[in-house]
Amino acid sequence: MPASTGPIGIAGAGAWGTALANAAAAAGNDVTLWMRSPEQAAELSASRANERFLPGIRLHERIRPTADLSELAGARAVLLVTPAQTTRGMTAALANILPPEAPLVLCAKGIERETGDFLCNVVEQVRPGAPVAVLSGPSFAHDVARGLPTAVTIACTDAALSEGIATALSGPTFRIYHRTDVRGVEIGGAAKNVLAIACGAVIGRGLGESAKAALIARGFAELLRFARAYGGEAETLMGLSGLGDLVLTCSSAQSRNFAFGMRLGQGMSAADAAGGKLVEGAATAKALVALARAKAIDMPISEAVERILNGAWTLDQAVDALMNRPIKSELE
Ligand SMILES: NC(=O)C1=CN([C@@H]2O[C@H](COP(=O)(O)OP(=O)(O)OC[C@H]3O[C@@H](n4cnc5c(N)ncnc54)[C@H](O)[C@@H]3O)[C@@H](O)[C@H]2O)C=CC1
Ligand SMILES: O=C(CO)COP(=O)(O)O
Repeated sequence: MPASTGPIGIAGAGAWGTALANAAAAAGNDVTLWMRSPEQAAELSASRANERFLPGIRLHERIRPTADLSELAGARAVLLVTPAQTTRGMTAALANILPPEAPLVLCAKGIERETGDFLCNVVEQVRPGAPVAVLSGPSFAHDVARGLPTAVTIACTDAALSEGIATALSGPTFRIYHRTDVRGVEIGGAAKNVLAIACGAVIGRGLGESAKAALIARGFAELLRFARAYGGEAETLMGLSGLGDLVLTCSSAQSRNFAFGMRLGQGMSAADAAGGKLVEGAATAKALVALARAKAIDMPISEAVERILNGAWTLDQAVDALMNRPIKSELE
């Protein structure tokens, strides 16, 4: 990370952006927190709370909210924490104000729906040659913001940069490991959301904890196949940003993806099940499945989620299809 004394910039003051702002401030950094709404920035400055996206959490005193994106220009690094599908537009806006050497840290979890591009590739297209890292792992915003301990992974092809950012943002309750396998880390974050929808649906439909555990294990198998085919390292998928986040998100209704799946399982329509919340797995499922098909990677659980979401299958049809596949080796 550049040795500049500038603040950490955070673009996006939803649940995760606000939690990361608190974590970065608790680690000893000044933080400039950007949000698109001037009203929200004024409200956050006055009340020091983000009641809409992260209720009950007090904003650290070292955080400065703003609605002026150009105020991120002097940041040592900018964490992009808006929904995955906004990555291209947000990166273009940031490219206009950031110097080319300023690192962008992608914190969203997803694949671009329209193009099927991984988010790092989107950034590379918009800001060619500029440093880009991915931060991902088991981390509910509320847990991190409340100072409950967890560990996540940051990946950048520049090992010194990922280590520098990991060191700068780690604190007593937020521990960041570093790696160079950017693709592996971003695949883990994007795909686990789709699998979490399946796990939620299983619980919502009353199919039991055994079914959920089987689904996590077979989901992990397809995640590994996908990652290997797209250049991710298996060790990364076995770590925090793969298995760690998969287990978290597939086990708790605190996850919006899992909660969405649960409501589908209870019979709600996809349109109603989101309940106005961001459900990244629903936005990514189609692109994930298209990428899998393009390389003939078998991803039956992700396929089933995509078919349920596009209305081709009911949940019961999906369960039937998954349970009646030909018997085969567990390693295939
Ligand atoms: N909430 C969590 O526990 C975690 C979330 N993430 C990831 O972080 C990303 C953001 O999630 P959350 O902060 O939880 O979502 P959120 O729904 O709480 O907040 C999203 C933020 O992005 C802003 N936004 C929405 N559309 C925008 C646009 N077109 N341009 C600019 N800003 C826009 C919203 O105003 C809001 O401030 C997602 O990809 C999610 O998967 C990652 C780890 C943990
Ligand atoms: O990514 C997350 C935890 O690591 C948050 O998951 P949800 O987006 O499903 O709430």
